[in-house]
Amino acid sequence: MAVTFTNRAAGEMRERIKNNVGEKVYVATLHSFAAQVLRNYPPPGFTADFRIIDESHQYALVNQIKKELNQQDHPAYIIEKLTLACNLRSREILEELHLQDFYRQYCAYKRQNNALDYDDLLLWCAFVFEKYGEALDHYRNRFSFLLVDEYQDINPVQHAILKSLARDRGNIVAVGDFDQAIYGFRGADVNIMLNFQRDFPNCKTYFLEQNYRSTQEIVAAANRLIRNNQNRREKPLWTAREAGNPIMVLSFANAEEEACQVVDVIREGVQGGKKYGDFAVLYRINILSRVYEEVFSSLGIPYQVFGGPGFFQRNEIQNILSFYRLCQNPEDQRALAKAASLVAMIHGDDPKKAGLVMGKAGRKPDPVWADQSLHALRPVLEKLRQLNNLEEIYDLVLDHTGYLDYLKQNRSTEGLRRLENVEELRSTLVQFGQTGKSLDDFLLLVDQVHAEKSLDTVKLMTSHAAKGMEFDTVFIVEAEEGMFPHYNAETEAQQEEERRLFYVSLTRAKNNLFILHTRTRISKGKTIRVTPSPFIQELDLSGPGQEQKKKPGKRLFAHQNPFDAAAPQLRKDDVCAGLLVHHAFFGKGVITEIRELPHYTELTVAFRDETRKIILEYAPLTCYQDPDFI
Ligand SMILES: Nc1ncnc2c1ncn2[C@@H]1O[C@H](COP(=O)(O)OP(=O)(O)OP(=O)(O)O)[C@@H](O)[C@H]1O
Repeated sequence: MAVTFTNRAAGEMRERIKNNVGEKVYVATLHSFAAQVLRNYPPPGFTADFRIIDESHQYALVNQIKKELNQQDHPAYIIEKLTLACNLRSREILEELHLQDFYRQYCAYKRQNNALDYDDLLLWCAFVFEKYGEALDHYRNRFSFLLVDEYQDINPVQHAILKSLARDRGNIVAVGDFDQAIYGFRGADVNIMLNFQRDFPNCKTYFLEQNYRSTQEIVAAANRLIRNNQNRREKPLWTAREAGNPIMVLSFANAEEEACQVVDVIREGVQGGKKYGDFAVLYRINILSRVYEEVFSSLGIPYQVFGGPGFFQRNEIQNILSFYRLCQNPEDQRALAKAASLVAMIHGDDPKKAGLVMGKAGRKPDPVWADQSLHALRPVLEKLRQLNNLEEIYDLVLDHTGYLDYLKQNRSTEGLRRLENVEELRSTLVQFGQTGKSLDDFLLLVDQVHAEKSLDTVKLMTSHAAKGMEFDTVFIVEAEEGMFPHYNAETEAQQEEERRLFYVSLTRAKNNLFILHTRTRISKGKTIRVTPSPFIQELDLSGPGQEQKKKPGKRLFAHQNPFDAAAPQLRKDDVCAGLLVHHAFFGKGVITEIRELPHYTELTVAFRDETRKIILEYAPLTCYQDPDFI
């Protein structure tokens, strides 16, 4: 039996095994295997025809019990903690969080209804193997050998199942990389892999130290970084590949400037024959996709946000934007449905019902309901229409609806992500407001920022989502203290997990690696100064063998950024044909043409070496005063 943890991985493994050794291998996710075991050997109190509760059913059920027990926590948070307790097989977690009564009631419901959730499948499978000798013998006889992939990310309950199956005979092959264990926050334990020898004393360990993917520069830097972790075994990677391009670490005044440089590198690469799909932008947290989406969209770089919707498509953002749309057009029925659903949800009504009545799924809105909703929202809409300032609209909407407080109640990982997105929206509005743009301009921008359907796209994704992938060129962006490592990583173990995540990010690059960081960030509407990630220091790029980094190689790889954060950014009213300017990457130039596009100002600038089209709003452009220039 070959075991993986996702359906995608199971599918890939099935295909490879079929091509190499024929079809007589059972490939499954551990969940599907556990379900099969429990159909044959149902746990106490359940029959073989148990129902499996899916995520939405589980949410509804937890919500119902929460109300019955007057529990304050958000259902998503409760579910996350129940899962963690199951993964770790830890009752203490439930006690610490005062969830033991909740759990008891939840289990009673499941038993009465002969239903198991996904966590139960693993928990009960481990139980059955530990208590029912007959069941364990059956599966031990059925599968002579076990192969487990991504072993670094298994948790205690998965470990218990695999250990039961393989114990005594030790017929298990575990494949993994302890330096790439990145799911500790949800109960995975890197020590399970590190202690493999203790579980299976006769095992042999093979270190696959040759890296076939990356250049020497990248492999060496990754080795230097990961050596700073204590909880690991020494495993220096090497590669027979060429030295390769130096790793570039670049500093920028702000995220827009950083994104513009990324665009330049991509454009130059594509002109030189690379595909857009050869490039990936990796970031630590989801909100960082926003600037890249805006800049890529406006500058015509086809991209795809991998592993989730783009920033402006995220539900929590759409919820707030619906009020902006209603300010623009009070008759916008879709926006009204969205705004009304949001208010219903915050007040504990069923938002789905509200959405349906309002005409989702192609139905026409119910006129009575539409009237009632409009009536309820009218006071706030009227106030909103008197406001011109984008931030004030945001503040009023959040104040009036109580959305921020509502989001803060959900302390699950997903809840925190939503909150971060909503706060990032405020930063976006502050920035946008500074350019003197109107509400209409803002909504046009929002509608224009969308991923292309094109097949060849630059991939934008979190470092977690990049696990297992590889790209010709990788940009690790916004690599700053507090961002990477994440500010929530407090303990030594969490810091080490952050370092492993940075290691995963570095080792996605085959040929070119850019690590970019900014000197300022807008946080909660305020510009704050930030410092580079300490992991950059740990790469020790100034050490021996790194001198070539300073020598200009290919043009774009050689540019260091001289942009001074203190120099004022040029605005539309400041520019005129003939003005001398300074661009962070192209240096000195003179504006030869100005074109007003619907949402941007396009400048044609003659630099010393070439003439370029520049988008004023995004370009790191300042006024240049050197009289010797021409
Ligand atoms: N023996 C080999 N000879 C040549 N190329 C190889 C060999 N093994 C792997 N590669 C190539 O090296 C790259 C990485 O391989 P693979 O994805 O299997 O590694 P991995 O251990 O899963 O990496 P990671 O866990 O870091 O994602 C791929 O491009 C693959 O084609």
